[in-house]
Amino acid sequence: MTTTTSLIKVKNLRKQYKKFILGPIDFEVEMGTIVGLVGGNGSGKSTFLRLLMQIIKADEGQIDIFNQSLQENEVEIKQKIGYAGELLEPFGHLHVSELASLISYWYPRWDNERYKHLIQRYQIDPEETFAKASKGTKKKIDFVFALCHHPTLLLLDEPTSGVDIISQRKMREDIMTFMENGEKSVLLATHVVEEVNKLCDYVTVLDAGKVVESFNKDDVYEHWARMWVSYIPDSVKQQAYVVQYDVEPCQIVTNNMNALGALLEQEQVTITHTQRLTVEEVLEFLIEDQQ
Ligand SMILES: Nc1ncnc2c1ncn2[C@@H]1O[C@H](COP(=O)(O)OP(=O)(O)OP(=O)(O)O)[C@@H](O)[C@H]1O
Repeated sequence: MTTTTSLIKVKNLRKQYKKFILGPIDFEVEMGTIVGLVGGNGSGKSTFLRLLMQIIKADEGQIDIFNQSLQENEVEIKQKIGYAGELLEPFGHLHVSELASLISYWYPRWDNERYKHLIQRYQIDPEETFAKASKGTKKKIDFVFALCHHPTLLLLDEPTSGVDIISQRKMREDIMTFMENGEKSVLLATHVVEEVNKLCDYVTVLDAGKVVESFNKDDVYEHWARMWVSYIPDSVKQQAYVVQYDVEPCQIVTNNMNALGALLEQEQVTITHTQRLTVEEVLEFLIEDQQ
């Protein structure tokens, strides 16, 4: 029997709206890792998270979470997921404390002491009506409720959008604390490069509903570079690992520095300078390249 450490395994997932198709997507999140889901506006990040929460149903494909079919074990699986998205909007007329009572029924592992601690930590007024809370406060409430039942997996949809910088730092701290025992995972949809840099182990880039690249963040330094060269032969221009090139001055951006280096040597091209790319630059290339 093979054992797998994937907390999320998605195969051939597809969802079609009138003007948008997500997928087919194959995707995994390993236990003990934080995966950043990055992409331009409308690339499908929230749709993907909603499919994982079964808020919307897929047209095709298989989702396994904790090695179980989501379709067959939805309730059991969702009790171990903390989702910070737009789940609470239908209950907007309730106070935060009323929401807490309601949500505590959904989760056998609800921890009221943790709830009290977290609303204090994020300075949330328990008597505030959810619908009347500011955008940033709603994000903080979503985040707090995602953590109160000791989940194994966090699905966070732009959790810091509109949140003040002190609370953003606290959220990052709480995500790191959440990961401490190594048996949990986080899938984080974000536009914030600092979050990718500080939190994520892996990054998956979505564009127009498709995964265009998945990479280990630590590999960026090793593989991605801009190289200034004496000239650019046609054989180089055609390579898939040449992400971009310019002739004035002659420079090449690559996602496989070793392969490009070997080909340039074979073609007797002189490399005058090499600059490694940052995660931010790589994400800009991947997102801009598709637009
Ligand atoms: N209920 C719906 N009916 C029709 N189209 C929808 C629906 N929900 C989302 N879409 C479309 O699906 C596409 C992806 O939207 P989604 O919200 O998943 O993108 P996103 O990557 O999360 O964007 P952003 O970064 O702006 O939050 C968009 O074109 C959107 O208009």
